[in-house]
Amino acid sequence: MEKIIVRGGIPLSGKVKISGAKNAVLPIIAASILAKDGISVIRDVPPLDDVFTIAKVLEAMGINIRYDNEVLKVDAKQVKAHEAPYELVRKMRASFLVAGSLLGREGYAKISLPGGCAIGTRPIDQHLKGFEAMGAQIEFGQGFIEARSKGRLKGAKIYLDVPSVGATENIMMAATLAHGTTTIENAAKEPEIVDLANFLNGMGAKVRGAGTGMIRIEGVQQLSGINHTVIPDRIEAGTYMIAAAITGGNIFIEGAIEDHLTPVISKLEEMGTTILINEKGIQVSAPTTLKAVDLKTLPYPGFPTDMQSQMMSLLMISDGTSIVSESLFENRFMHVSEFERMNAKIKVEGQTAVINGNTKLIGAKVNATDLRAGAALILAGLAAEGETVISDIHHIDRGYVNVTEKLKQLGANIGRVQYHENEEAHEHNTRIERVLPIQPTLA
Ligand SMILES: CC(=O)N[C@H]1[C@@H](OP(=O)(O)OP(=O)(O)OC[C@H]2O[C@@H](n3ccc(=O)[nH]c3=O)[C@H](O)[C@@H]2O)O[C@H](CO)[C@@H](O)[C@@H]1O
Ligand SMILES: C=C(OP(=O)(O)O)C(=O)O
Repeated sequence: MEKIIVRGGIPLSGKVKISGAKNAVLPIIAASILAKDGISVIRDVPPLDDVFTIAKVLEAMGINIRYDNEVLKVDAKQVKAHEAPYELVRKMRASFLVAGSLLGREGYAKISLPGGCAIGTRPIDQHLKGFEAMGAQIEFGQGFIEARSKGRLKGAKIYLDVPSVGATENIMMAATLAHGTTTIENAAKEPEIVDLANFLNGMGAKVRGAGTGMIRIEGVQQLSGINHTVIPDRIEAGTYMIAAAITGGNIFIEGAIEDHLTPVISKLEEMGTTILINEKGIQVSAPTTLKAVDLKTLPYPGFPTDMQSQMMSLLMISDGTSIVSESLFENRFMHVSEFERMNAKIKVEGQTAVINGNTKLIGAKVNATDLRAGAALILAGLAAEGETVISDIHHIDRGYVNVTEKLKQLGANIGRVQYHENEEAHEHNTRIERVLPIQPTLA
């Protein structure tokens, strides 16, 4: 079992390069299924566990995939199976994103139900409502759904009850090959939606309005594979911005896009960090003491829920009391009890956490309960006195490319070690010196 060990107290400095966005590349890979001719060549594809999982979903459908040096080639001329199996969907909810492309192209998709996950129940009713509005029949089996349409889907007017990122993406993909025009009202506006629309339009689709609350998709007859470069990961960028702030450091975050990070930049500036922006990225430097601020997570362009836990790690050491409200997911405060092991003083009531600042964080053994909670524990460990040992780091590997390597390059004392059950002595001998190789890539 691998763990991450951090010894805190070092101000980080230098340059870090941001990888392609996980949440953009997953729907784009799903969209590549729509190309009946040509090959999709997708660049800046991060070597993440989630990317390997969705690649396996496509392979299970008989689609040809090649991955090398962050370039993914997808040849979807033939789709031999129409199913996303449970073993893969349970690993990653975003596997459900293949439903829209499969249904749009083949008129049939059988997908295991993604179920809830650590951060909440995460229903898919809005995805299904969209498919049904376009004429699909939905049937629930034991642990899966089947969606089928007689002939092409039909364009429809769809109002989303919540601006769901996944539902917007799934409906957009399904609608590209529908007969007639589809409108999505109260659509999600995230930069990843815009990247997906750019990919689809490159393939020959007619998607207008992505990035606004009203998206219009005029169905076309056929889509083809194209070359596309994925946008940089705004959540990875935001996480390194906080790494600079929490260590009183100075980091240049190469590839970070200002427009995608407005709420994070604004909060960090309010707290007292200095942020300089140029066309290559964002420089963050921080004094030793920062001011406490309040925040509430909201759909884009509001403060991202995927940055809530990392921000909380910073608020714990800031001067004053902060209030954090989580409005998207009902169970996204699991990091709080892990932070408490590190001496944090946080009170949670419902969807609100009150954080006592000025905490002297102390290293402890903690557990990464989900992806961003894991990132937040690394950040807290960077600021803590002594050693923090983080387990269940497979969650972190879903979303951060070479996180220990990137932080080491910035001066952090961090590494991955192999632990064995009941081997405390081994823990003390191995520590940070034994850094393991990164996840192997698909050939
Ligand atoms: C792979 C990916 O891109 N994941 C991101 C995506 O997840 P995901 O696409 O799953 O998140 P959604 O935007 O769909 O969820 C937002 C809210 O809508 C609700 N909802 C969603 C769908 C539905 O059919 N019915 C419904 O009620 C959810 O329970 C949640 O409260 O957006 C989230 C919100 O920014 C991020 O935290 C995730 O990192
Ligand atoms: C919640 C996240 O991802 P997913 O939707 O894939 O679970 C995330 O990226 O923080």
